Amino acid sequence: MSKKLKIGLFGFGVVGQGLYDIIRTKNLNIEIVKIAIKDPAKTRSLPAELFTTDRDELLNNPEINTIVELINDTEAAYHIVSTALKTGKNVVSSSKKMVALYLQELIDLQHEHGTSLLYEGAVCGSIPIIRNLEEYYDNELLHSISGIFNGSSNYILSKGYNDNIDYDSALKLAQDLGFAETDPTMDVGGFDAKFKLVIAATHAYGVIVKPEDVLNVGIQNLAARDLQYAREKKLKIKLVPVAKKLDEENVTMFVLPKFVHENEFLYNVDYEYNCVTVQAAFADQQFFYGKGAGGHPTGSAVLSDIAALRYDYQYEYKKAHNKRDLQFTNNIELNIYLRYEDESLVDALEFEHIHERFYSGDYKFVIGKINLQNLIDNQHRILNSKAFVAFADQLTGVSLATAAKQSAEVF
Ligand SMILES: NC(=O)C1=CN([C@@H]2O[C@H](COP(=O)(O)OP(=O)(O)OC[C@H]3O[C@@H](n4cnc5c(N)ncnc54)[C@H](OP(=O)(O)O)[C@@H]3O)[C@@H](O)[C@H]2O)C=CC1
Ligand SMILES: N[C@@H](CC=O)C(=O)O
Repeated sequence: MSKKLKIGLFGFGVVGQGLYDIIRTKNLNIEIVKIAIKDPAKTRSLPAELFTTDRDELLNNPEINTIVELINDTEAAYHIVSTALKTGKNVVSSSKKMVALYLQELIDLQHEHGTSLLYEGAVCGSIPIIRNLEEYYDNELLHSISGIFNGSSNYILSKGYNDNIDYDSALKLAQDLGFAETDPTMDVGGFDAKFKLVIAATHAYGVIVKPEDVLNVGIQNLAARDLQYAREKKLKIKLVPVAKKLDEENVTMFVLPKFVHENEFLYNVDYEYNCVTVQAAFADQQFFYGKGAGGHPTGSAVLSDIAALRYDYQYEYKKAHNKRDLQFTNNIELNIYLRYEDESLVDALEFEHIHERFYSGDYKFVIGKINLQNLIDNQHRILNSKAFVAFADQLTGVSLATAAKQSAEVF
């Protein structure tokens, strides 16, 4: 028998309103008791008495047994979620940055207080990946997970490639459609995809990694020359997060633009759609596809978590608990494409092997093998010098390998 959920909802923006639209079409055993928002002056589509700016009206209300946190303020979200978990309320959150930054603390709080925090809507919008990684792939050996985890950057790339819309106009459209973060640097800089990757990797591998330790290179410096080069090679450029198990001890993760071949699933994932490609030992390659941003797609994932709480569902974090000595490493070699202006950047990156170099007027690029740590050490310099970096396995035919040993697996 499912229990009645009495919900305190934080946030009535794109996702909050999307969730509300879906809930009102259903006859579920749930009731929204109160909605906390930030700006009391905004016009709302619901009666004023439903809203408050006082978070304690929800957190201290004994009638409310479930908090749904859908706000755009990371520190406030952490305060709300941790307070709720400590005081016996179960929580659903869509705040990926908050979850990724505070994951270990949030896991500890759930165990200490016997409460549950679910966050399917925080990772790839409508795609049900967290519960699948947690439950379905419980005993499967996962070689890698990758895909497209950010709708806004994919929307910008697709608008540029398919519709010839320039970067700034496409970003404005993504913002108007409610896909982009309040600070869109989170989207185009690869931060948002990284937060989602860190969360997904916890459920895939049991490693809990601090986001600041993971490389994220975004699409801010993508130029017409890079797109033209991709077209000439019959490739697309996508922003791709990767988590890969290298051997029995090491997992690596990074977010980089990537040249994508038409035989890869993600080649045809366009606009705000996301995908997750799972490479598993026995199931082989599997592909999840769906809308990664927007009020209704994300609201549907949030509602699925709310429904799961009616049966007291909890993530068990089984892989984190049975940790098989897996650790996170940036000590890998990978092949990149670097378009640059400043020669000294190429020297600083200390390429281990150069496959190809090209100079013509103001277009200069190098394709070669580099240690991921060198890329991390020069991340700001790359961004500030307007250079563009992309993962170039499709240009070199060489897949990801450890610094120590070559791996033949393609992810
Ligand atoms: N948009 C999307 O497609 C997706 C977003 N997310 C995540 O979901 C969260 C919400 O995103 P989104 O709906 O787009 O954001 P919006 O900017 O559309 O809405 C944010 C909401 O949070 C409220 N709010 C902000 N601070 C507080 C606070 N301290 N207390 C109470 N309410 C507060 C705002 O109040 P007010 O209305 O008064 O301004 C607003 O209603 C973010 O963490 C985002 O990263 C996740 C998946 C997809
Ligand atoms: N800004 C995010 C929203 C969903 O998580 C995105 O564009 O994917």
